[in-house]
Amino acid sequence: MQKAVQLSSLASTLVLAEHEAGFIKAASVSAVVAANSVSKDNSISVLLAGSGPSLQEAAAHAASCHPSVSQVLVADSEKFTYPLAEPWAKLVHLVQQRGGYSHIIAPSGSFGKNILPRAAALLGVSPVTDVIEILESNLFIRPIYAGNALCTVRNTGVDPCMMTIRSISFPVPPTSANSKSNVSPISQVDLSTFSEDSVGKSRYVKQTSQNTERPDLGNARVVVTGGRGLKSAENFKMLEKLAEKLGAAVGATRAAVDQGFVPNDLQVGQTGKIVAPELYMAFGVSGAIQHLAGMRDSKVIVAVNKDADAPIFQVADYGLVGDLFEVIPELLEKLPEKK
Ligand SMILES: Cc1cc2nc3c(=O)[nH]c(=O)nc-3n(C[C@H](O)[C@H](O)[C@H](O)COP(=O)(O)OP(=O)(O)OC[C@H]3O[C@@H](n4cnc5c(N)ncnc54)[C@H](O)[C@@H]3O)c2cc1C
Repeated sequence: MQKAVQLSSLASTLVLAEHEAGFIKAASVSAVVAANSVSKDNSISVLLAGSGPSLQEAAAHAASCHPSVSQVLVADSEKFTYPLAEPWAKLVHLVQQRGGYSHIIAPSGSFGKNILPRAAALLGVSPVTDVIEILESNLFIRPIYAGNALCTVRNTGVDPCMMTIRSISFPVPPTSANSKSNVSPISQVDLSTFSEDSVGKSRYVKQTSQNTERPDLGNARVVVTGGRGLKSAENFKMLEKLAEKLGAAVGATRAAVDQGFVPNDLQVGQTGKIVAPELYMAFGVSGAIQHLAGMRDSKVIVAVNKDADAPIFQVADYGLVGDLFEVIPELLEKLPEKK
């Protein structure tokens, strides 16, 4: 029988971590930061899955990414070469059965949103999604109504308490990496009992990622976003030049994505990425509620729109009523080249 969620001192948390090119992703380190606020006395295990040398490099990185990591668990098998939800969910089930964790946390990106609901179904619990604050080990705050209201949720279910967290709400302090003398142990997960049922219902096709030196949209200090007002993929190149000059990431509205101007991993909003940069610049963006849900926490918002009544101006700190096809070229001309 599963035991009920225990309060703070007995917490033990499993963090599901995503990795790429030998490093765990920043959003996964944020999940460790979130795990750290579940309780003062939390034992945190980071679970990585994949295959080959880059997995072992990522494990070494995970072992030193944050001083509160107690151990790193590594599932090394060709079944995990690609992060498909089916084998991952079965892995989480297996690791939970052995470890009896009180909490399981994943970042709220496509990786976590893909795996966590399946794993929760296998474990017979209801996950809490998009947590932005952890008040107690079973009391959380999450946004509802596209970010227009905050809801306090108490988890009264059985262990494990499963949640996705918004990484921008759990920033990683710059000095959080472990010193070399303080790396946590790395153990290999015994996969001898890992069953193959249900594995293979989905199939890996391909992964495309932006071949760019620009910062990642989710963590960038500056974001320049284009909306339907940009009118074409060709015109989006102006925005890319502006992003290069500002060292910014490029974002887009869903309308711009739906029109095929840019790929959908650039979408900001309720059904896209949630960002909170120091500076958010919106060009030809009307400011629909679903878009605001993804960027309203930005520190400074600048909007350029030719319609003075566009709702984006209600959240903008600086607004310019004007034609973006005049404003962007002028900005490009006047801004210095990035050093
Ligand atoms: C369930 C659901 C989820 C959604 N999720 C998202 C989401 O995650 N993200 C998202 O963005 N949207 C989302 N949407 C869509 C959202 O409702 C809006 O349709 C979308 O955000 C509008 O995009 P836009 O501002 O680019 O386009 P529009 O609303 O068409 O606005 C274009 C703007 O450009 C301005 N403009 C045009 N030409 C110029 C010019 N030359 N110079 C300056 N300004 C100009 C216009 O005045 C206008 O304000 C969602 C909708 C639903 C129903």
